[in-house]
Formats: sequence, structure tokens, C-alpha cells
Amino acid sequence: MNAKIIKVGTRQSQLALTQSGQVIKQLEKLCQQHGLPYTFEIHKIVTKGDQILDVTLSKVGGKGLFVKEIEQALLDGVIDMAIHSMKDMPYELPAGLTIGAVPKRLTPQDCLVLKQGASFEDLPQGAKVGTSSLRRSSQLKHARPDLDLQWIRGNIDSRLRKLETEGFDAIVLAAAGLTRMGWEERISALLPVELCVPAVGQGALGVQCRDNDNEVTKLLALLNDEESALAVAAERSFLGTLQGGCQVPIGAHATIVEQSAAGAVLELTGIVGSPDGNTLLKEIRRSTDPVQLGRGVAEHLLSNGARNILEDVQKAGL
Ligand SMILES: NCc1[nH]cc(CCC(=O)O)c1CC(=O)O
Repeated sequence: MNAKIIKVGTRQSQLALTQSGQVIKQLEKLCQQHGLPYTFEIHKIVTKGDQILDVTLSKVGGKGLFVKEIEQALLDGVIDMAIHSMKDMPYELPAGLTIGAVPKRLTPQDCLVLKQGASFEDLPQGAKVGTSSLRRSSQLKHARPDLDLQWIRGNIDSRLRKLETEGFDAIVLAAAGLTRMGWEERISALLPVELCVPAVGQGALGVQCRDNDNEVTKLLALLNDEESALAVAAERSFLGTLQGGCQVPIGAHATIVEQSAAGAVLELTGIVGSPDGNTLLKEIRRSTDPVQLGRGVAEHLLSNGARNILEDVQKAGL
């Protein structure tokens, strides 16, 4: 049988190429197990987000900075499948595209890479901590007002280098990125979710395809991890209801806490913070319906202060 080539789109960062290679390995194994005649070919695609790494991305605005060009290539038939970091994906997908698989998720938590010590508590008074997200900085500032939070950008290895060269006491990164790169030993401490709620979809990948592509859809169904997909669905429903941009600290974390007669019971923690870190709204709820759960947590926060935060940010034109 002739092998059919499936063209796989990805960003060209080291992390993107590494994680795409890992997904393709899993797909190749599944093809072998199920006697499917596919081979995979990587197509690197430069996104707008890759071209403006040197500035504060949230100031550039626009959702989907790291995915738009890749989605267009899917729609144009230049590629057949796209591998994204789930947390880079906006809630709304273009018509004609779907997320065919959420592979088994790694830890969603953020972590500290410390210059010295082994926990958040080891950070000295007034420590200089580098983060690349308002979500991280406002939560850490909330827990430890003494900390000197500084903006740090770039890909993972350049951020790790800046820990040494720019006098940081610590930097905050997604643990999953370090793990995928094989740099797990750099993780000094995982930040507990009670201290820092991760970004929606953090630690998960999303494999996207055309919704009318039956072959790829069927293949991706084999890769999908049901529990990861449920948790991500709840977090993304939260995001979709809030409709906040990246100028507002938003975080969500869902896990399956038990199996019931009605199916898996999810627990979702959602937060919305003010950009200055003074206000941090949090709600935790459980349900078997991920979409309703996400919406319910978001609506609760919206009517208890989050709407004001979102409106203030919009008015300020941040
Ligand atoms: N914002 C960049 C980004 N996009 C995905 C990851 C890796 C973690 C993941 O896949 O969720 C990272 C790095 C980071 O935030 O430290």
C-alpha cells in the first residue's frame, strides 16, 4: 500500500518543533497499531507572534498571534494538521476547523526556576522575579507584595539565560515547556494551583484539522485523551464566556475529581484579576458538564467584579 503523506504545520520555535516531533511519534505508533498508511511531514510556519518577540506582546494585541497563519495554511490545504500549544489558541476557531485531538496533558502548573533554594518561600524579601504574563505576576504579587516582578520575554532558553545574565532571583515558566524540552531538572518548584492558577489550556496541546477531513479526524480521534480534552473544554468554556484579552489576568484549572453515574466530575478553579494585582477574584465549582461548568464559573465572576475589571481595561485602551 502506498503511504499517504499528512502535512503537519507547526511554529518553528525549538519548543514547537520538539512537541510536534513528539506528537508525530505518537501518531506513527498509532498508525502502526491500526494498520494505517500515513507518513508525516513537518511544515514550519512563521506566525506574527514569532516576528515580534522583542516587544511586549500584550501591547500588540490581537488574539491568536501564534496560530492565525497556521490556521490559514490549514484552510488553504497547504497543511492537513496543525499542532499548537493549547494555551496559545483563542476560544473561537475559524469556520471549517476543529480540534481533533487533545493528547495526554502534562502538568498544567507554572514553576519557579530559582537561582537559590527549592520553593516559593525561599525567595528573599524583595526578590526580583521574571515573568512573561500578567496572570503570573498579579498572582505572585498578590501572595507576596514585597516581590519585584519584572517583565521577561523570549523563548524558554533565552529566559533561562536571562536568569543568569540579568540578575533575577527566579523566573516563572510553564513546567510543561521545560519538561517537553527535556529540561525538567531546571524546575526548582512547582507553584501550587492555590498560589498560581495556570493559563487556560496550559500543559496541553491541541491538534487541529479541517472538520470535513474524515481521514485526519478519524486518526486524531485515536490520539485524543478523553480526560485531558474534558478538562481543557471546561477551561476554554470559561475563557469563551469571559472574552477577555491578554491584558487581563485570567487563569483556569480543571481536573477530574471523581467518576459518577453521570460521568466524570470536573472541578474548575477560575480567576480574574485586576492588572495591578490588587484584586483577585476566584471561584471553584464542580460539574459533569464541562461547557456549563466553565460558563457558570465565568458568569459568577463576571457578576461579582470581573465585569468591572474587563470594562476598566477596555476603557483604558490597554
Ligand atoms: N507563552 C509561550 C508558551 N506557550 C506554550 C508554552 C509551554 C507550556 C504549554 O505548552 O502550556 C510556553 C512557554 C511558557 O509559558 O513558559
